[in-house]
Amino acid sequence: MGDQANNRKQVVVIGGGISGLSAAYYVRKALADAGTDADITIVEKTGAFGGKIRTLHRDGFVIEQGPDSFLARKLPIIELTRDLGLEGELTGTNPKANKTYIVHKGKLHRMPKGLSLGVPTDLEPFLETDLLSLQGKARALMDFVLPKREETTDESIGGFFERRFGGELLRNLAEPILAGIYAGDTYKLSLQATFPQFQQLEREHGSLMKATMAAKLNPPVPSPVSEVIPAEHRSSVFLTYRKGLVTLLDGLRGALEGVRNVQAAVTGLSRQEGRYKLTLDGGEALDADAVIAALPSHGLAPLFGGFPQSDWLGAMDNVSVANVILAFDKDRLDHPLDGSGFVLPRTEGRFITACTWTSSKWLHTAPEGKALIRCYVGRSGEQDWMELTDEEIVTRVRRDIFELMGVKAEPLFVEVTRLLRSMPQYAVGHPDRIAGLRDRLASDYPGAFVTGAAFEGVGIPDCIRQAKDAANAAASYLGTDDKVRK
Ligand SMILES: Cc1cc2nc3c(=O)[nH]c(=O)nc-3n(C[C@H](O)[C@H](O)[C@H](O)COP(=O)(O)OP(=O)(O)OC[C@H]3O[C@@H](n4cnc5c(N)ncnc54)[C@H](O)[C@@H]3O)c2cc1C
Ligand SMILES: CC1=C(CCC(=O)O)c2cc3nc(cc4[nH]c(cc5[nH]c(cc1n2)c(C)c5CCC(=O)O)c(CCC(=O)O)c4C)C(CCC(=O)O)=C3C
Repeated sequence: MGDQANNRKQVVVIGGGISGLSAAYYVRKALADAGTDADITIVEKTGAFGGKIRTLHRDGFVIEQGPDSFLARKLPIIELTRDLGLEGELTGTNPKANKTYIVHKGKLHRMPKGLSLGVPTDLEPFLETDLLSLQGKARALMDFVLPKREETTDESIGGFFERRFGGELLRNLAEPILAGIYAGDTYKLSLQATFPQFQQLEREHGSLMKATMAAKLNPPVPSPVSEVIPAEHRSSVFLTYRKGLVTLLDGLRGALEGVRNVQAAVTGLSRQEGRYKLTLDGGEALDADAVIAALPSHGLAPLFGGFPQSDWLGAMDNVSVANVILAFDKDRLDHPLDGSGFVLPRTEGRFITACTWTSSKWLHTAPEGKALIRCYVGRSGEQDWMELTDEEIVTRVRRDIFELMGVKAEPLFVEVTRLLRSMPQYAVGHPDRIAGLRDRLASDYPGAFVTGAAFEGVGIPDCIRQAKDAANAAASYLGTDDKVRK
């Protein structure tokens, strides 16, 4: 290590999560396309690649200990899947498990048809739902007539929903769905950074309900790339791989043969004579001509500290969550699992925040006769769970699924996974802070690029898209450097 005596350019990718692996994959591709000779190194602090993505194969079950799937309409992951020759592995959700529930006053209620990320797009089922009071519904319908907000600045998701639909719809319907994605506090989360389409729709049409109802009359033309997806899964909103998300990691690792791996934590980054010096926790150092840092905000903060435009990295909240998997014999389970699961409003005061009926939603995840349930624990403002032992966590999870679903059967096994500081919170003003940081990096850290879930999208497809952008920027930086040897 540290022995980089040859004159080839050095690219170092910091972090071996999906962002870092994708960055390494695409920088290699871009350099090859440009005919630029360079060595690529990935520095990952743990012994394993994949970061938050972790699949466990146990007793015939396919268990996701982190993310479990991705949005099919987001093309960067579909393109990567095709590039890696993995499209045959794609699988969609069980079309029969299309029912979703929301807990209200301690009971599961069907989510009204046509609810799109909390916005009602179908009037009849919305008017019939028990999830809102008459007053709450009347207030939500004000969206039809309320004028649009004049300012074009950022605002919170909660503020936006409360303004257009009222607090009851926000609390009972929108918050539990939206927070499922971010484990966040809707009054802190940035609308522009999370659901910019809502701000766009309001600006163009005023009423969101009017706009979404009109949009249903003109559905978008399906993208041609979707033909990559096996025909029987093309209508699935979410996709994964038959053997789990590990398939994508293995595919990337296979394609990255020849890329050097260093197991270490990068503890410092400095610029010296037009190159970078990375210090590692073992005391060694690495030199680099270009650096792509694909780390959570708290990993980036010590590397890019010391100027006001990067202060937010250290201050950014990353919420801790736990994932609790319970496996059962189906015939001992006192519930039909007739849907994909349920979400819980904060006002219900439960320990779990959501529950997925994994083996109903994803048929590949459990062997014949077995069932898999996944419970989500922790969100912004609900971090006390971290003090509990695994045993205490399981006890509380089981109390919730008993009281809400009547499940009292003894699980075959449970798996508790703690994902500490794993859910980045995009606070109001996030897009401006990113722009400020990128400007400063471009002037003071040429050749260094930051990417990952801390920036423009937490979903796996967005991580891949951002990593590809960073990789192309790094390759073109090296390509325009006249010292590069061809
Ligand atoms: C519980 C949960 C469920 C989710 N569900 C979904 C889902 O269903 N669908 C979806 O699309 N997205 C989901 N997400 C989001 C998605 O999983 C993440 O946003 C994404 O995996 C982040 O990838 P990353 O590579 O940017 O970061 P990470 O996965 O955090 O990778 C960063 C890597 O950097 C390493 N590292 C950190 N510091 C250093 C250092 N100083 N030096 C060297 N290495 C370092 C870490 O060990 C890690 O391997 C979920 C997230 C969580 C937490
Ligand atoms: C953990 C979790 C739960 C709780 C556990 C569980 O329930 O399993 C949950 C619940 C729900 N999520 C729901 C709906 C949606 N979730 C979306 C997008 C996403 N959710 C995610 C995570 C979760 N979501 C993620 C990581 C994304 C992709 C982010 C990205 O990549 O950016 C999108 C956007 C689609 C688009 O943008 O096209 C929609 C419409 C509904 C309502 C269903 C109905 O309508 O019947 C419910 C109950």
